[in-house]
Amino acid sequence: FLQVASPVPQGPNKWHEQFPIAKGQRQSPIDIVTSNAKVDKALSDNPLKVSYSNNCCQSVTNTGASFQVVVDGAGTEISGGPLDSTYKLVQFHAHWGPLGGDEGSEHTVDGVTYPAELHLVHWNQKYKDVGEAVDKPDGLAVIGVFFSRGKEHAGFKPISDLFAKVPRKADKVDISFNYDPACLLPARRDYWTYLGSLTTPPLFESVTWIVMKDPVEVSAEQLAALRNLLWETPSGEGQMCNNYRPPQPLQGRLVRST
Ligand SMILES: C[C@H](CNC(=O)c1ccc(S(N)(=O)=O)cc1)Cn1ccc2ccccc21
Ligand SMILES: [Zn+2]
Repeated sequence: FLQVASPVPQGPNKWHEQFPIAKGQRQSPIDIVTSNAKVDKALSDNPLKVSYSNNCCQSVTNTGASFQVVVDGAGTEISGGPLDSTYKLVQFHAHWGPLGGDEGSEHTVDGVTYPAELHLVHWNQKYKDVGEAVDKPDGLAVIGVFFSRGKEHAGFKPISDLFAKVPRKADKVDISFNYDPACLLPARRDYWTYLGSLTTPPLFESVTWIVMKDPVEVSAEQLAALRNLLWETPSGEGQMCNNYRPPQPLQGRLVRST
């Protein structure tokens, strides 16, 4: 009869107690100070190659911290740019703020936040699987795409329409239609890149970040659809929001730019 509630996840400022790497030398996200970013010709000499297929998405899950579109590795590869080998897409998810607010992105640009940020997570093919890659310094590459509030994003609609079907943690719905995640990338492929970490525990310092410079527009309704996802709050079940980590110390890292 003794009700033992599952511990409500602690906020970012407490993560260091269980994950000391939270105060590490290459933590993410960061504030991107555009005047300090260094244009690196090598990035354009060997352009980032994104070759996704349009039948790679398997399902959408409510992870209790975000939505997550799980992808089978068939044919969804990126290479070039800052990457020394081929990486395969394994999942994509997002982070966002309060209803109608302008904060919610994890990376910021000269202190400016966006209402949401999409993360396309890839693992280095030199490792045997994502479990082996996840904590290696060159194990992961995550493409970050800022969402701004504006007109509806036709490409995001098939995904944002599914959120109402996965309201609770571990809810999952299969994706029966063909879907090409490349539609979520901005037309202009310019980006900033730096060495960082996972932005949620275990905060492994294993990510080569590729943050697209241009945001993509999504509608207020599509941003609102993110709140069809529910999660545990101190006062019980509530709308999932503010699932973003604030910017972390740069620790002298160089941010390169195309
Ligand atoms: C980390 C892994 C779960 N986390 C992620 O995969 C992940 C991916 C991207 C981001 S973000 N927001 O930076 O794009 C954050 C988290 C589980 N996992 C897999 C193997 C493994 C081994 C030990 C502990 C956990 C382990
Ligand atoms: Zn993320």
